Amino acid sequence: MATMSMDIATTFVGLLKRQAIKPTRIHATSLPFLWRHKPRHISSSIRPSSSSSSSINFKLVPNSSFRSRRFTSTVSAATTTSQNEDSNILTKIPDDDRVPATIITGFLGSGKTTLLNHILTAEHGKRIAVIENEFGEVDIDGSLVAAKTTGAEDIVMLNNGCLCCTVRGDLVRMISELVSKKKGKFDHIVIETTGLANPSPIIQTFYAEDNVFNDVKLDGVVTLVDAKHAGFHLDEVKPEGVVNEAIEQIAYADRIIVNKTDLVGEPEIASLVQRIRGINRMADLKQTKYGKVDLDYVLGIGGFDLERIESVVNSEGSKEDDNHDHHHEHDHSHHHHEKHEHEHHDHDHTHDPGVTSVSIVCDGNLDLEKANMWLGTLLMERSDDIYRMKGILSVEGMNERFVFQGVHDIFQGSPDRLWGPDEPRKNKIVFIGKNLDSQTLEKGFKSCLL
Ligand SMILES: Nc1nc2c(ncn2[C@@H]2O[C@H](COP(=O)(O)OP(=O)(O)OP(=O)(O)O)[C@@H](O)[C@H]2O)c(=O)[nH]1
Repeated sequence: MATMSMDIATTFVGLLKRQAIKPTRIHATSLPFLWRHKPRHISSSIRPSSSSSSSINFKLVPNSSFRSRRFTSTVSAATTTSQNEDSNILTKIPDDDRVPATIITGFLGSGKTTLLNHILTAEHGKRIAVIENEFGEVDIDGSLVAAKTTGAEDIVMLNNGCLCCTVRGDLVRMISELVSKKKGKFDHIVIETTGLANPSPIIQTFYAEDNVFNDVKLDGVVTLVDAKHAGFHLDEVKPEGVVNEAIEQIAYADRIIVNKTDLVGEPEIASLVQRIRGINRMADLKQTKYGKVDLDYVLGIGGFDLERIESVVNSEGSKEDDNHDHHHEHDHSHHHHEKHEHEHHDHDHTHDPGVTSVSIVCDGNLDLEKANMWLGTLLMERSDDIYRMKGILSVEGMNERFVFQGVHDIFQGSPDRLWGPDEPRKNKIVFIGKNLDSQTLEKGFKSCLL
């Protein structure tokens, strides 16, 4: 354990000193090399094939394609000691010219194709390539989309399986082909999953595959929720080890669209929204009919961008507004998770065992090594259960905020802007995952504070 801890601590410290942490996968099968800096020339060669995601052990992306924030002027205590070449490359955020890709998911019949048609027929000036995943040989949705389409540059169908399992390799191939043959001819890729897809492996494809990662950046996950039928699917109890796709689709979302609100009354919608919030408090949520949302709600989300972490973790707290029942509970603004716990006791524990959001907000500076060890160990032990996380940390000795985001064992973090002179140095972390115990998480986190 001592050796393991040292590994985590040294490597995280090392990377903090380098001012940038590459998207990294945690070593899944042996003791952790979390955030360990690998020599660049081998970083991209440690690579699983698309069809063997379960054997992925470690992943570093080639340095050339890493986008992170770096700074020009003030170098923090943590960075001044850095001896490597990155310490003085302090410039603006490099332009990210990769094509953004949006995943549209949602349970069967929730309105994915309807939203897609709305996107394709609306005026937005974007040229969109569509990847449509249908079960079975006949691409019904494809013809529906194609018939109405004016805005799509290209529609490709994946008909012989589900994106999240059997045709994941096809997705990689398709994206690579789109990019290699038609680069410059489209501005955005929209991927519509089947209604039974688990978004996780699709999200991971964007990080695990160099072919994809180098040219395409995951912009966000948009989840449609059928206002009338979602409750039923969320309630469905699956056999041990089988995921409830309806819950997973909500859990991974950056944007949630509660659709078909014309079919139910206000109370049903309110209770569904409350239910959704119990699963995912990070995502924005809108109610619609026939998927009619502003396009900037679904395109250009930046759901995985470190630069946008702040808006998510900040608005996470204000989403209490969605849920009037909880205003009276207490005003522990520093302990949002406690509030969530109350909510979860009310409903999640009966209906959605496991998948919940937990947020921790607290003042104070973190001891870097302790924080590193805590987060590293947590991810190593629980990465299967931690679906998504985002956070802003205040690290002792660092003048910048440290921002990070993660999806399971993919972790990406970097120092961000400087803390303002009068700005309280507040730590904020949001987790979405399975069987998260907010008290344990909070206790662990707080033990890292100085
Ligand atoms: N009443 C009502 N019907 C809707 C709404 N949105 C979509 N529909 C209808 O619901 C049906 C299913 O919509 P789709 O967009 O095909 O749903 P989907 O999620 O793509 O369906 P699958 O691909 O089968 O998973 C269609 O007949 C739509 O016209 C809505 O807001 N209200």
